Amino acid sequence: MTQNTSAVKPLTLGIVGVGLIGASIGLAHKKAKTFDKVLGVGRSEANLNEAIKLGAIDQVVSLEQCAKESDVIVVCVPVAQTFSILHAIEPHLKQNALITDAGSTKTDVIMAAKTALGDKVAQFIPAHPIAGGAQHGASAAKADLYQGKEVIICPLQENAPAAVEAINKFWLGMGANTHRMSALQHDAVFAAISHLPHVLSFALMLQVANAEDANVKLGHAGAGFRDFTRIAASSPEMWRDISLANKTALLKEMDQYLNLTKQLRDMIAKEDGDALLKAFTRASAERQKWEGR
Ligand SMILES: NC(=O)c1ccc[n+]([C@@H]2O[C@H](COP(=O)([O-])OP(=O)(O)OC[C@H]3O[C@@H](n4cnc5c(N)ncnc54)[C@H](O)[C@@H]3O)[C@@H](O)[C@H]2O)c1
Ligand SMILES: O=C(O)C(=O)C[C@]1(C(=O)O)C=C[C@@H](O)C=C1
Repeated sequence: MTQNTSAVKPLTLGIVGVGLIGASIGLAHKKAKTFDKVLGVGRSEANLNEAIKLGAIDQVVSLEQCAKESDVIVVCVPVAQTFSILHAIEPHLKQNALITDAGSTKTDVIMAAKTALGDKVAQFIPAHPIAGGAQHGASAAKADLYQGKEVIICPLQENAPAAVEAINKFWLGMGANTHRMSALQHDAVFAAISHLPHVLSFALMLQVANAEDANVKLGHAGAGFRDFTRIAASSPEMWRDISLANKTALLKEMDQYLNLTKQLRDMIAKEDGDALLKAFTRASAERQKWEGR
């Protein structure tokens, strides 16, 4: 597969899924004036209108038109939608167009891309920005969302070095720092530090909301509960897709967490203050060390 350098300085950007992540990409590139035109594809008319109003996209188009016109396409939809999007755009892609994505999982996205794109998978350079928030939709978008944040790129064997470099520049152009990783390592790492915390946050919110005295509990909840459950307000569809896509790695992390929670439960049941103090001291020190990095 050859990529000419016209892909390095493209004219038209196509954003598929103009929510928090996609609209923030639109705003960032509009600010940086990287593209002459930014096209948006979505499934909610109200959200697309909001994206236009905010200046994140110039025009709403169909998937087909997006594929026909775009030099770079970025897919920012819940990960289970990836296959149908790529399958629909494949016949219409420009020869030198490059595609990247923002999906929070990578092994499933790459498998979907290989099936949907066939030989054209060389044009797909998988990525994941480690930036976001619990709000969703274009109205939550920010031009500086990626400023100083990390973006993981998981290049494929099929990708030409120039194509990977062009997508690297695409993310750097929004102020992000890029880092390369294999998809397998990516999914194992983010199961532990992103996917597990979201599942735990949803679970705690459910536990308190399900209580008979939920109103009393929620009425008195302070900063600890607020911090722990901030991410429980995240998009349910997005997190359903992530949890199922990264099932193996996530289940492993959940089992380890359940085991650790059981150990702490036993210490409390046995009133083993020394063991509790040792565990909490280690966790507290590690948290402070991490914050100071
Ligand atoms: N929110 C975060 O913190 C975060 C961070 C990094 C990566 N991601 C990933 O980015 C992607 C988008 O997340 P988001 O936070 O922007 O979600 P979002 O809900 O704000 O936006 C997703 C948008 O995609 C649209 N969409 C869904 N299916 C579609 C389809 N088939 N065709 C066209 N549009 C479609 C929705 O209408 C919505 O506007 C997800 O894959 C998510 O895993 C999210
Ligand atoms: O800021 C938040 O609320 C986030 O949850 C962002 C966050 C995370 O850190 O887990 C969520 C999902 C992503 O794929 C990447 C980033």
